[in-house]
Amino acid sequence: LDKREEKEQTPLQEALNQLIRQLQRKDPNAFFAFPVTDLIAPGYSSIIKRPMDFSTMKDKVKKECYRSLDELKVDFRVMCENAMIYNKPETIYHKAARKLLHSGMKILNQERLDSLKQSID
Ligand SMILES: COc1ccc(OC)c(-c2cc(C(C)=O)n3cccnc23)c1
Repeated sequence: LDKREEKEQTPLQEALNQLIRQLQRKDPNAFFAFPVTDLIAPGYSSIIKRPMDFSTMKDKVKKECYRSLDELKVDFRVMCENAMIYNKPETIYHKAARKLLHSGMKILNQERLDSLKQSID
């Protein structure tokens, strides 16, 4: 296939993209939609060792970097924790991250992932 032609999505990729869509609905301000730059967040790249955002997750799905649903859960948690490390507790970003982590863990709860895994196997 040349790059332009769409590759068939695997069941795992479909499940991952569906989860990311559900998680992104919990980020209405799109604070987590794209990588945080040092331009908007001074010193970010020297403080945060493992940056993560929803666009990077979607790229990883496309490149088949995720081998399981649990690996997405790890990246999601890292993304929220980064925001709670870099941004002080009273900031809108810290508060948004706490709220996103809480609602995201309901979407990614083990029972939910286990039943999704069944449908993929
Ligand atoms: C105000 O509008 C935007 C737009 C995009 C952003 O990140 C992609 C952010 C943003 C997102 C973050 C995070 C997630 O830490 N952040 C931290 C400091 C300053 N800005 C941000 C804010």
